[in-house]
Amino acid sequence: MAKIVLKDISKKYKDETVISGLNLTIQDGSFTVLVGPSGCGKSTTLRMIAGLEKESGGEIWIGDQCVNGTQPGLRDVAMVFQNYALYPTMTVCENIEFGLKNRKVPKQERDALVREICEIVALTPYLDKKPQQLSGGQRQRVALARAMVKKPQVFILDEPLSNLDAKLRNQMRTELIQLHRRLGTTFVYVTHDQVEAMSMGDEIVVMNKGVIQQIDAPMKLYNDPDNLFTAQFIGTPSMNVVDVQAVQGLHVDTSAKIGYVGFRAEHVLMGAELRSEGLELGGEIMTRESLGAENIYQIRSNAGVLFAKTFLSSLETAEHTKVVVPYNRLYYFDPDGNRIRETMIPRQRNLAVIGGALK
Ligand SMILES: Nc1ncnc2c1ncn2[C@@H]1O[C@H](COP(=O)(O)OP(=O)(O)OP(=O)(O)O)[C@@H](O)[C@H]1O
Repeated sequence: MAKIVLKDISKKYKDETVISGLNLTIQDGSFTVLVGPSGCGKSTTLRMIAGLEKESGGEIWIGDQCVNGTQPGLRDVAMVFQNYALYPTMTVCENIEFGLKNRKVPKQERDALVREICEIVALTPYLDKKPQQLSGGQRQRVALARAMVKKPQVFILDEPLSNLDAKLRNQMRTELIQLHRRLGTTFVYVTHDQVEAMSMGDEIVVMNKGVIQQIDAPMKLYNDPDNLFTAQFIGTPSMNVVDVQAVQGLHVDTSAKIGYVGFRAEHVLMGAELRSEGLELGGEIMTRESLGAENIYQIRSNAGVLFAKTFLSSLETAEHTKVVVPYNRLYYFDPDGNRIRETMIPRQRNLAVIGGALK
C-alpha cells in the first residue's frame, strides 16, 4: 500500500502543454478515480505515475520514494488497460504467471500465488483455457489476476471496463469495488464516464483541459460543486444553468458578482408542488423520459432548454407548464464559473422569474 503524491507536475508534447502545475495527493488505500472529458489528460497523468510517460516538470512520489526516473518495472505499480493485452497462445495460467516466471519466482511459490489469486477473481475453472475461449469479462479478470500476482503497492486501471457490454460492465464494477475492499491496496482508476466514477470511487478527481477542477467524495461533488464545470459534468441530467441576465426579480445578498444561476432537475417543483417563493419559469414540455417511478422533462423556456425530474404523474409533451425552484436549491456562480458560496436567501421572499414574462 502507498500514498501517491504529484507535486507541480507538467507535461508537454513538443510545444503543446497538456498538463501544467498539477498537484494531487492520492491517499493510501483509497479508490481514487480520475474523470473528465476525452483529451483532458487523465491517461497522461496515470501513465506518468506508472512511469510509461516521462513528466516534463515536477515530482512524483510513491510511498516514501521519489520515482522520477525510476523504470516502470521498479515502481511497484501494476497496470490494467482497456485492451487486456493477453498473450493469445498462452493459457490463462501461463498468462497470469508470466511475470512471475520472468522474475524467477520458484514454481511452487508461483503455483500457490496463481491458485490464490484465481480463487479471488473466480478463474479457477478456466486455468487451462486460451484467451479466445473466454468472455470479455473473463479476459478482463485474467488481466486483473496478472496484475494482482505482482502484489503491487498500487493498481492503475485505465478505462478497464470500456470494452464490455453494459450488463457486464455493471457486474465488473461491483467486482472491482469488492476486490479493492479485499486487497486494501491503492487503486487509481481512469474513466471518462461520470456514472462509473461516481459509483466506484471513494475520492474523485475531476479534470478538464489538464487542470484539476475539484477533488472530493462523490456526493460532495454532486451537492457542493466548486465550479460550473463540475456542476455540469457530474450528474445526469446535467445541472440546469441560466445566465443571470435572463432572471428578473432575484435579489441575493452577496459581495460577489453573479454570472450564472444553477439548479438540479430534481429540485424543480411542478404541478401540485408549486410554491409562491423561488425562481419561476414557464415553457413548453418538449420531451418526457419515463424512468418508471420518475419522469424527466425537457422544457423549452425563454432562457433555453432545462430539465426537470419529478415523481408526479405524467404531464403531456407540448403542454405549457410553469415550474418553481425554491431559493435554497439555487447555486450561484461568478462570470468565470467559480461557485459563490457566501450568499443569503433573497431579501424579498417572492417569485423571481426566468426568461421574462410568462405566457
Ligand atoms: N503521444 C502524444 N503525443 C502528442 N500529444 C499527445 C500524446 N498523448 C496524448 N497527447 C495529447 O495530450 C492530451 C491529453 O491526452 P490523454 O490521453 O491524457 O487524455 P485523456 O483524458 O486520457 O483522454 P481519453 O479519455 O480520450 O483517453 C490530448 O490533447 C492528447 O491529444
